[in-house]
Order: sequence, then structure tokens, then C-alpha cells
Amino acid sequence: MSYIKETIEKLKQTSPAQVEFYQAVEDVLESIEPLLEERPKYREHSIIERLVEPERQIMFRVPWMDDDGNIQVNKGYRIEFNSALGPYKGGLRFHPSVNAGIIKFLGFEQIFKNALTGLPIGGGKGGANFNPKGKSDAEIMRFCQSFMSELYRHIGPNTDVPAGDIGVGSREIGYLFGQYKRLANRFDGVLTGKSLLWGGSHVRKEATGYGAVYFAQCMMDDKGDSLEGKRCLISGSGNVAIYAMEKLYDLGAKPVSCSDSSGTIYHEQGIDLDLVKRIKEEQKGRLDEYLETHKNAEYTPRDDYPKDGHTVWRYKADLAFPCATQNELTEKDAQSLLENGCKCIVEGANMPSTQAAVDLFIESGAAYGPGKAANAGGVATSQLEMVQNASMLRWDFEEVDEKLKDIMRNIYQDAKRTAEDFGHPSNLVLGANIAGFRKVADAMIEQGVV
Ligand SMILES: NC(=O)C1=CN([C@@H]2O[C@H](COP(=O)(O)OP(=O)(O)OC[C@H]3O[C@@H](n4cnc5c(N)ncnc54)[C@H](OP(=O)(O)O)[C@@H]3O)[C@@H](O)[C@H]2O)C=CC1
Ligand SMILES: O=C(O)CCC(=O)C(=O)O
Repeated sequence: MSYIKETIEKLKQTSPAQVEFYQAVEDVLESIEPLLEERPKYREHSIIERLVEPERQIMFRVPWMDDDGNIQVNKGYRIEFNSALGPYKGGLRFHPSVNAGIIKFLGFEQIFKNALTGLPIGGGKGGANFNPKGKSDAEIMRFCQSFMSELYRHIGPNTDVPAGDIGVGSREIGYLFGQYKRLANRFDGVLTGKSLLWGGSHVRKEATGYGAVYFAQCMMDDKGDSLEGKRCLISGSGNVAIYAMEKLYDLGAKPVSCSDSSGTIYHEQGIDLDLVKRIKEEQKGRLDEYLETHKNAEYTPRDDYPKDGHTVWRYKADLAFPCATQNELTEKDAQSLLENGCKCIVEGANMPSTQAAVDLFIESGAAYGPGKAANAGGVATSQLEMVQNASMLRWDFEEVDEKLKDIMRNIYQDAKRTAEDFGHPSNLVLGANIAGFRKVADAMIEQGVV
């Protein structure tokens, strides 16, 4: 059995039932095989064995009271995965599907993504199996306060700096920060994605979606093409999807779909983004409400999706941006996209394509931008927020946006160059994994056995 296969088998025994985590580890380890052959020092220093083991995992009870006076209990998590490059950095996810394996896969991805940004941030992630849907503002606040009552003792501006992810937006960050400040008696940059009123950075809200589109722009440039006039499929209608669509419109492309966990909207004339923002950001509603304004749009409820995939990927388009959640794009979906002439797939979400779908994209020669590279604009801008907080400064929108563009361009170039160096030009999965891994591994060696 190969060293990589043996490592994964061991992981399955010692961390049982964490399938998403195995998927994320396999993706990285299989791509770095050529590097491990070239540099035996990584095996001599047991870098892989150390990397797949989080430095610290915190699991805690989150008790809170609902509006009817009933006591509810959720499971809270923070995984401080790797601090070789800097303080742990990564979002918090509030979603009923959250479990230890999901947080572990997200934390593992975050290590390499953060390394790729070239900024001094380590990898972490957290969350709770709490469902914010249908909860009142007061319930959300009590939940966030209870969550932070445990988390506050583990985080700090130089140790671990959480942010948002699925189900955690500016409202939740506000309640979390308020409780942190009350308990710690400190006003510092311990969370990112804060409101512009009290320490947030311009562009953080937009950064993941904008960054994914800047990454797509680099990919199209390399093909001697542009985004101008291109039809784009988007999944999701949350933070990442909305600001990806906004930037696509800015650059002359046309997003024609979006989705939420209940169904998919397809609108041939282009998604009405103001309406989606109103439904999802302001009213926290469901996407089928879109049809009340646009009777000519198509809505497919989730129950009517094909058995082996997602309706959104069955439409014809030039580019696809999966921006909802992990494993939302199956092998069958990848086949449909490619058969329909889609030439560029750019992941706004974390690990949205199954391994079989990724393999198909790579074999087909389509341009494929893996999430850990393409969606790194969010965490990179979070780091820019940390810099502004530490220096008590505020940069304007254009300044942060320019820095974001540069960072995305550098990530793209780094992944592309590394893929070429290892004899797999245009395989950005291999390029991103090797480029990210190498930085973390070298830092770990320099810091000794810790
Ligand atoms: N926010 C950020 O800065 C970053 C986010 N990401 C990744 O991007 C993705 C989206 O995050 P974000 O936009 O912040 O989250 P949001 O909570 O703002 O939006 C998530 C969107 O995806 C849909 N969705 C979530 N879970 C599922 C599911 N199980 N099945 C179908 N649809 C689902 C939601 O539908 P509904 O409205 O019905 O819940 C919603 O439309 C995630 O993978 C996240 O990890 C990556 C980098 C940074
Ligand atoms: O901004 C951050 O710190 C976290 C972003 C995040 O969770 C992610 O990149 O997946």
C-alpha cells in the first residue's frame, strides 16, 4: 500500500465516520505525491502525520432559551487546526448539518487556502448544529451569546480570529462580538466581518464572491477570452453567490441562475439581483418569492431535482460558480455542464464538487478553479480587516478592492506556475495544493516538533 493510502486508512480508523474530512485529505495528499517524492524531508519530519491532526479541537454545549421559554441545547465546535503560518483563522458555520467531521474538513481546507493567500494566517474553523432558519432575532442573539460564552476564552486577535460562513453573517457577528466584548472587556479585532460602524473593513462582505470572479477573470484572460457577455450559472443565494453575481454584472457577464436549499431559479434574461438581495438579505425569505415579481422565471423545487444531482447544473452556460455548499455538484452534474459547453468552473463554496466531478473537469481540460484557491478572497480580506484593526486605521473601498484583486491574481499565478513546474500545466488542483502545502510544511519544519 502506498504511503498516502496508508495514511488515509489510518485516519479512517482514528477519526471514524468523518467522510468529508477524508475527502478533503485525499484531495490534498494525492496531489502532493510528486512533491513528496522530490523532497523526502517532508516524510522525515512526519509532516503529513502532523498536518492531519488538529492542534486543538474544542467541543462544547450551547444551551439557550427559545421565545417560548424552552431550553434548547446545541453542539458548538472550534477547531484550531494549524498555526504554523499565523493565528488560526476561519469562519463559523451555523447549520443543522454541522458535525465534527464537517468542521474538520473545513478547517483542513482552510490551512492551505490561508497559506495560498501569502498572508500570515493559520487555519481554523468552527460552528454549531444550530438552524437559524425561522428563529427570531432575540433567539439568534441568545444563541450567539451562549456560543460566545464558551468560545471567548479560546480566541484572541493574536491567537484565533473567527468570522462568518454559512448561517453566520453580519447580524450574528454583531451579537457574537457584543458578548465577547462584555466577557473579555476588550475591544479588539477578535472577529472579522464586523460592521463598518465598529471596526469592519470595506469589501469584506463582498470579498469572497468578488474574489471568485477576479479569479475567473484570470482564468479567462489566460484563454485569451473575457467575462464580457458570458452566461453564468450560480448556485446558492447567500453571501458568496450574491456578490459573485454583483461582480459578474459589473464585468459584463450575465448570471442566469441561483438557488437556495428549497429550490432553483433560472431566469433567461438575467437574475434580478436587487430582488434576490431583498428576499435573502433583508427578508431572510425563500427564493420561490422571486416568481411573484418575475412570472417568466423558472423555479424548480428541490423535490423535483434529478436523483443524481442538482437542477442548476443542467442549464446551458459558459461558466459555472458553485456557491452553496459541499458536494453540491455531482459527477452527473459535471457531465451535463461539459456536454452543454461550459468551459470554466470556479468554486465559490468549499469543496462543492464531488471527487468524481473534479476528476471529470480535469480530464476534460476545462478550466477548473478549486475552492481553496478561488474563494480565498474572503479570508484574505478578513486578514486586511485584522491589519486595519491592529493599526486603528480604515482603508477606503477602492484600496481594499485593489488589494483583493492583487491577492487573487497572485493566488492564481502561484497555483498555475506550480502546476507547470510539476508537469501538469493548467491543473490548478495540483498547483494550489502543492503551493499551499509547501509553505505550511516548510514553516512546520523550521518551528520544530510541536
Ligand atoms: N462567507 C464567506 O466569506 C465564505 C464562504 N465560503 C463558502 O461558501 C459557501 C456559501 O457560504 P455563504 O454564502 O457565506 O453562506 P450563506 O449562509 O450566506 O448562504 C449559503 C447559501 O447556500 C444555500 N445552502 C446552504 N446549505 C445548503 C444545503 N445543504 N443545500 C442546499 N443549499 C444550501 C443556502 O440556502 P438557504 O438560504 O436555503 O439556507 C444559501 O443560499 C459555503 O461553502 C462556505 O463555506 C467560502 C469562503 C468564504
Ligand atoms: O474570513 C474568514 O476568516 C473565514 C472565511 C472562511 O470561512 C472560508 O474561507 O471558508
